[in-house]
Amino acid sequence: MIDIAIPKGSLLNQTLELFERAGLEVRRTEREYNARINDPRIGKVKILRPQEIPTYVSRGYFDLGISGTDWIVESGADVVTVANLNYGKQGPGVVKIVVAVPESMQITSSREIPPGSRVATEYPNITRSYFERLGIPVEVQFSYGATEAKVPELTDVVVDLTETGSTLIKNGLKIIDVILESTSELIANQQSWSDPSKREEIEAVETLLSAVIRARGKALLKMNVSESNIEQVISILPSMKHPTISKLYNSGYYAIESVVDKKDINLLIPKLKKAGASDILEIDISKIVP
Ligand SMILES: Nc1ncnc2c1ncn2[C@@H]1O[C@H](COP(=O)(O)OP(=O)(O)OP(=O)(O)O)[C@@H](O)[C@H]1O
Ligand SMILES: O=P(O)(O)OC[C@H]1O[C@H](OP(=O)(O)OP(=O)(O)O)[C@H](O)[C@@H]1O
Ligand SMILES: [Mg+2]
Repeated sequence: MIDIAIPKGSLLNQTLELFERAGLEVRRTEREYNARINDPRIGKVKILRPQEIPTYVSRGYFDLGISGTDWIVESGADVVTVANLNYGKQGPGVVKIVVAVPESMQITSSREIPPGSRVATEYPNITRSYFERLGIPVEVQFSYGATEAKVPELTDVVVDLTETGSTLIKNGLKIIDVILESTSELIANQQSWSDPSKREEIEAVETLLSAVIRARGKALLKMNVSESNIEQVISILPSMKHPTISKLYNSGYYAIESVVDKKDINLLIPKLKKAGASDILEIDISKIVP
């Protein structure tokens, strides 16, 4: 059985939704950090801060965990990335760790940051090695948060995370460099990954979670088409590989099915109808396993 650490905070809601869709519902009451997943392959489930998860996974307290790339890099933990889950607080996508300075400051790149500047950040290790690489000696100040509030009085430069960019803009800051792109990752303990029976369980969980991620934003379209219209319908139908076509019993009609992006569906359906498709069905997909 494998033990799993789930991230509290920004990633919690998206993570709980992902596990639920994967058929691995995390069961717990409000404020309960020791949870359960009803699956024979899964043992202990704990909800912890994502800052600490990579280290706990690397030390073997958990076989599997979810955390952001930022905390995996910042902690320096030696773990195996089993899959990129590609979600942040707001949903799909990546966040960035950026270098930002006041809008009014006359510089456009990090190379122009004056030596001795104060740099506030939640990521002291990432920040130190970044400025070492640049060869600029700076004073790195650890920040517990609300980092953008600290310029210009309490600090000169910030290294912080941005998703929509609104916190930077509202606090009069501009980005002068991107240090790291970060997303949620499924990480495993090195020894667990090398152990064949644990690895099988880890890969089973990974298959289910990745299948949900892959199906995100997709739907299955099914329709019937007469033989004379089939080429035209297929020509406007995007599909994963090739659309599936089967012959309807005792008629000159074919059934076609294809996986398509949900964002295109409202434009696609009228076009398919115009091209001769009928009985069009849009069906939700919960998992895609390649
Ligand atoms: N919009 C976002 N804001 C903050 N963190 C995000 C965002 N999107 C994704 N993340 C990721 O979530 C993790 C941060 O989780 P954390 O628990 O610190 O959340 P938090 O909202 O910053 O918590 P707190 O409110 O205590 O600062 C990081 O790995 C970070 O990359
Ligand atoms: O680009 P945006 O969409 O505006 O998101 C980025 C902000 O979100 C996080 O703050 P959080 O809510 O975690 O507060 P904190 O600074 O106190 O950690 C992060 O530290 C940024 O301040
Ligand atoms: Mg935060």
